[in-house]
Amino acid sequence: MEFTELQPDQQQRVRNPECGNPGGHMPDDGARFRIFEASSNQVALGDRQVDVLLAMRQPNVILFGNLLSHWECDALIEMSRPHMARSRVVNSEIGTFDLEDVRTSSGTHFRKRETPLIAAVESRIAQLLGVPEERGEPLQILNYQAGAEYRPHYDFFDPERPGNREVLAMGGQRVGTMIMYLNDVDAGGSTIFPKLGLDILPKKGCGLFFSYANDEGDLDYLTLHGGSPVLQGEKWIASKWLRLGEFAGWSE
Ligand SMILES: O=C(O)CCC(=O)C(=O)O
Ligand SMILES: [Fe+2]
Repeated sequence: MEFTELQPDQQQRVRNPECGNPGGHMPDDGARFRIFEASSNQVALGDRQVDVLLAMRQPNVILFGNLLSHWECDALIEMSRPHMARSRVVNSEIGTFDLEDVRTSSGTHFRKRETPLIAAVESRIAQLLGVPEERGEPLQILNYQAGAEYRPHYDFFDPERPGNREVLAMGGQRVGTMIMYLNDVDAGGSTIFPKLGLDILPKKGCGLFFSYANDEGDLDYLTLHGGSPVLQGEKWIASKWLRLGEFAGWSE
């Protein structure tokens, strides 16, 4: 559901079209931009201890360990298998969802709280990041076969592009991504941040979170990222995108 690389001179301020105040500062939203502040190497949640393995401040990139149990990863894969379809990207000019070579995975998504497992994962992410579940898009499951990839892109939507109007109207701008690795990949398939020189190797049960707004509320173009081609084996991930406001969009 994402796409389009913006040029640096098109840099945008994160703003919620529903809140008005276009182009201005949104002091009230300041606290919402910095999503995760790491202060120790573990976070105690109700049902588990999540490890904090890596923390980058700007842009905010955090690698969590033990976010999902292995049985949860396996179950998410099994319940997705019958529903997988080739992934699409938003055409930012006209708003259609198109098949593109830049994204050759297949995927499916689940309605919010569709099953007890989905609900548990959603509430765990909300608790960990301190972002209410209402701001999450439905959980998406993606599969990359050998050779498949998602070329570098931004997960946020360029508000100036007409085709993004509709996706932005549903909950406002995206502000963060949580990618959960559901299996170990034999070779390749790293999540790469070309502008940071950072590669995250998929590790079953780990979660990679990054948010795209800097402390001033501007979209951070260093968050360019992609899924590098799987070289051997296959790759399964679950992803959860967070919006600035409440998301009541597709599949609700
Ligand atoms: O496959 C990956 O590691 C990255 C996926 C991604 O960027 C996305 O789904 O938006
Ligand atoms: Fe992405």
